[in-house]
Amino acid sequence: MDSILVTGNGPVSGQIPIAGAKNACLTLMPATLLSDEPLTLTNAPRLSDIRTMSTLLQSLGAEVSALQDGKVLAMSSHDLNNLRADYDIVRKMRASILVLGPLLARAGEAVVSLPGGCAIGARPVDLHLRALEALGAEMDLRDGYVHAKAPSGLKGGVIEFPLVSVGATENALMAATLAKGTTVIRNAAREPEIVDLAECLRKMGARIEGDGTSEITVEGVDRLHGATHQVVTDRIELGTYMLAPVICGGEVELIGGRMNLLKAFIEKLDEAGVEVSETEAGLKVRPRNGRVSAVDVVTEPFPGFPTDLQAQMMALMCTAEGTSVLEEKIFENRFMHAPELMRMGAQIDVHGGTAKVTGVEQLRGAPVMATDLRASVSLILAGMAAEGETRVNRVYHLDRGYENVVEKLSAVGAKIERIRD
Ligand SMILES: CC(=O)N[C@H]1[C@@H](OP(=O)(O)OP(=O)(O)OC[C@H]2O[C@@H](n3ccc(=O)[nH]c3=O)[C@H](O)[C@@H]2O)O[C@H](CO)[C@@H](O)[C@@H]1O
Ligand SMILES: C=C(OP(=O)(O)O)C(=O)O
Repeated sequence: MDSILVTGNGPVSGQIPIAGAKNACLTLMPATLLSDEPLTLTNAPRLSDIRTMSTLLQSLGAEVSALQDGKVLAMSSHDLNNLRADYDIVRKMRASILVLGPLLARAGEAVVSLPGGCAIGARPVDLHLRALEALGAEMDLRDGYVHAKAPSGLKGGVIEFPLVSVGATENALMAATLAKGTTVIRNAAREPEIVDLAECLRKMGARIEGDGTSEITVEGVDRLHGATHQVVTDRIELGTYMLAPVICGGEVELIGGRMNLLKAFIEKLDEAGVEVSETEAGLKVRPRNGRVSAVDVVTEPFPGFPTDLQAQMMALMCTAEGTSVLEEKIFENRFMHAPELMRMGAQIDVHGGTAKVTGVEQLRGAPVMATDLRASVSLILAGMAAEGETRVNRVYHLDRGYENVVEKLSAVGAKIERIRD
């Protein structure tokens, strides 16, 4: 298994280009199932999760081209010859559940494996199922699969989510585009990835209003057509690399970055003593003084502080001045990076969903284990700030969400290499 070797190498400077968002692309791709005409996505990231979604769509009968120029994904779902998403593919990636709404809306039935939990939490899908039931679908759970049917098509309805779910909002939104009549989604997720999906669906002929707010209204149409859509910037990759000059010193320009993708995160950086400014090409980041101050963080749905940046923020807090409290409110087991950071000399106390981090002056390199995607990159950031060598094992997690991480960080002066086994 490959690993990543990072050696603390002082301040970083230069530019890092930010890719299209994994979490947007993974919801835009299943939208191809809604139409028999081609859907083309530009600015698609080159990631193993995108390849897994391609394999899943192909298993359903869709054609998915290899990335052209590294960034264009051409898809066509003219003939859907299989309405069953198998466990063998679904288990690799929780976003697979996003084929359920589109298949049901277009074909009137679908059988999709339950994705199961993962290292960061239980990851239930009950809200996805309840939302589709509100549109008239019949659901049956058997042998680890969701068997969904809507023999006479989906019908518009009112979906009232008891809590904010990004994935369930996406499934409901896609399904509602082809339902008969009007659907109202209340307590909808407001993430930029939802707005991106709605924009793409509108280009395909869907009638959607209110995306980006907590109430989305969809007027169902008879059919959707082909479209070309540019995947929104990856705000999590953006936030991750924004921390490089903060944790190591220096100044970096993030090409393609935008403030409105990460307001809550940028507010926390400002509080910690970091200067973030807009440039023509993106965002420029540098610490105002030497060491940043500790800040408290609570993860929340957008526009709150993103759970997908909690691990990276914890890495930063490990060397901040003072004590910070990080509260994880989205996933029940998303502190697995804490014991690994402690192997590098960090002082962290975890109690349930709360981690208390007392900053130390210097982290020390150590062999560490990546337990999930964002944990992996938090250990790389910590390694960049540490004295000596940090070897991050199990980097296949990283390949799910960060393209060319070694190239991007080397380009700004980090000492980082991939060790192939
Ligand atoms: C609100 C939030 O921050 N969502 C994050 C979540 O999206 P993802 O779509 O994976 O997860 P959800 O937004 O659905 O989950 C939000 C919360 O709802 C719960 N839940 C969800 C679905 C369901 O059917 N039943 C249920 O109880 C989850 O356990 C969780 O506590 O992980 C993604 C990958 O890390 C992030 O990009 C999203 O920002
Ligand atoms: C946890 C993540 O992805 P997934 O929901 O696919 O597990 C993530 O993007 O940080």
